[in-house]
Amino acid sequence: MSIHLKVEHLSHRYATAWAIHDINFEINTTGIVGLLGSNGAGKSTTMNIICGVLKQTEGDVFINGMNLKEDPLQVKRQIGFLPQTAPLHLESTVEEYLTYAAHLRFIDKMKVKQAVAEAMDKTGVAHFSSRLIRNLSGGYRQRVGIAQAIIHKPSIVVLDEPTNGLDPNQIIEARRLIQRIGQEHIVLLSSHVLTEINLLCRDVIMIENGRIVFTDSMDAFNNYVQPTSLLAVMENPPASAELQAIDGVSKVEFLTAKKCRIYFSNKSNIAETIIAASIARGWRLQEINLERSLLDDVFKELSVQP
Ligand SMILES: Nc1ncnc2c1ncn2[C@@H]1O[C@H](COP(=O)(O)OP(=O)(O)OP(=O)(O)O)[C@@H](O)[C@H]1O
Repeated sequence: MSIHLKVEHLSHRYATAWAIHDINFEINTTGIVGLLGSNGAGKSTTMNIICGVLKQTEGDVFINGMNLKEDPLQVKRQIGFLPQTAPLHLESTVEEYLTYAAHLRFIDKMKVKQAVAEAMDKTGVAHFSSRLIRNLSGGYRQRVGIAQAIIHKPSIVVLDEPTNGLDPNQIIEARRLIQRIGQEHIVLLSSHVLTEINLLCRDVIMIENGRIVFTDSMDAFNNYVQPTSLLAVMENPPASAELQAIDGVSKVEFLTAKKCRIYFSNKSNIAETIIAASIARGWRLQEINLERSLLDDVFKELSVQP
């Protein structure tokens, strides 16, 4: 089965203000693609349009070659959506709610039971099938939200900030589940957290002020945000001039008497060099950590790219 999402010249205006401008991208294999952007960047607007929940002002969305504008019912059968607030019925049991979701997705009546069982199985909620959704933890509610998004076996699953509001253990579980879903579907996942996208996604589309500012593999993105500074804690630190004299070091800032930030340029083995110098010169290095650019800095830098 072909699997393909294409977004072409997508723009949207709420009342008088444009939320997104000329968004273009294409995904044609299963796997997880991250939509990364700060709050208000335009992620939800883009996702809502792709899922047919919001009608765009301009541009087109094609799914498996079909235009969402021209054939909305058929196209929506190929999409599963978990919006930022999961559309759950708290007073239904998991099974009742998923049965309702299966009917909404026009699943053949004869196949509803099986589809519900499969979705519960895949998302690990089968043992809670007769529990009221109200009585589930946040992590399990989110799994039910994901179950309704995959119940009709769509080609594309869109997850808007799916780990937001979960506790650290629930986040780990949710990530595992999303990784499994990404093996069978195109998953488009939004987040404003770089680590989240980094851990889960093969490719990244970065959006800022409603425009795409970067789109490539996660590896290419990581190369772009190579560390340029490190933090070092030394029991017996040298004078800043001595550190600054090391080849590749461009600036040194002492934050406390024993802790300093060392800036460097294009020197991949700088940590090794500093460790060796510490041993040779008795600086008694206790800690050394590379610092990646802050997401805000990356946004700023990418936003001024041509
Ligand atoms: N219904 C609306 N009416 C007017 N403006 C809106 C509406 N929804 C979003 N906006 C504006 O559109 C812009 C993009 O919002 P959007 O919700 O798409 O961003 P986002 O990246 O998903 O942010 P967040 O992570 O905070 O949800 C923002 O400036 C927002 O204030």
